[in-house]
Amino acid sequence: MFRLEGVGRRYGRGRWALVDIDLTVPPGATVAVVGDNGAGKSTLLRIAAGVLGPSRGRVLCRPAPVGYVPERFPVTTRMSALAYLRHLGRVRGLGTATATRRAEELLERLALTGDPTGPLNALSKGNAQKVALAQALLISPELLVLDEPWSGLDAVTHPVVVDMLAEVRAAGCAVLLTDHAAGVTRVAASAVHRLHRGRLVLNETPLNPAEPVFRVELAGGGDLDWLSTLDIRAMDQLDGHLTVQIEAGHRHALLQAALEHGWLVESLTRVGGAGQ
Ligand SMILES: Nc1ncnc2c1ncn2[C@@H]1O[C@H](COP(=O)(O)OP(=O)(O)OP(=O)(O)O)[C@@H](O)[C@H]1O
Repeated sequence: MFRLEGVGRRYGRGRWALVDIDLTVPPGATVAVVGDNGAGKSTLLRIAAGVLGPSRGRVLCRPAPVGYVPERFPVTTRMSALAYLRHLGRVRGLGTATATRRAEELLERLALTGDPTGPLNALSKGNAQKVALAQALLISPELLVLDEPWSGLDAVTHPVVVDMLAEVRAAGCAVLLTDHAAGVTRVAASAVHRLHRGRLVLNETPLNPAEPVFRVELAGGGDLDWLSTLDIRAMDQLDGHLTVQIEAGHRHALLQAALEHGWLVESLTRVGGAGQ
């Protein structure tokens, strides 16, 4: 399963942009990362997508193909949106006719309002973002990495992107995305992590305000792939202690799994949702 283990990243001799990141993105799951400006989100996503290497740690079992929507889509080319997508489609192994059809379908679905045959660098920010999304979805990705996918998009396109993400997920694609909390609440993320100054910490913002969220503190058990086994919202692991957030409906399954794997439940606290 795709995961980052002990990943750290430093640019030159500056401070560490990422410190000791452990993150798993199971197939068919959406994992979201939120955080303040400069927290390290884009760095984490670049490493996940494979466009940047880690300074420390390992990236394991990255599925292919990877679809990647970077934070800033390079729109320097004078090639048209259609020609650009057709070109990328061919690079990724599609025939010309299929690449053209796929590009047209995606641009239509994403409601590109600019001229698809005009120069890419003349498109508005939102339309350029639509081309960025289209290039990531030209061929069905096994891993989709999206850096603020809703950035600059008009409101009518938001639900289209949500639907597209649900479709790739249903096909077994692992989705890793970053956005501001409001964006993340649009997708049914199986886990939301907060990055703070390069470190992953727990995010206590309930995704579904109707459902209570519990924080469970556990200690000292055996190996268990918590994120893929259970419907966990967020988790944080430190020195044999594990803190997990889970919606009320899933807490009994979590306690059962904890028991079976020798984990001691230290506390169970309601932290959010339903009237809080
Ligand atoms: N190419 C680079 N060279 C040097 N430092 C960089 C580079 N890219 C990012 N950094 C630094 O790494 C840290 C994390 O940046 P990053 O862009 O990953 O954060 P972010 O959470 O995506 O921020 P934002 O929400 O503003 O996009 C910041 O201190 C940033 O200045």
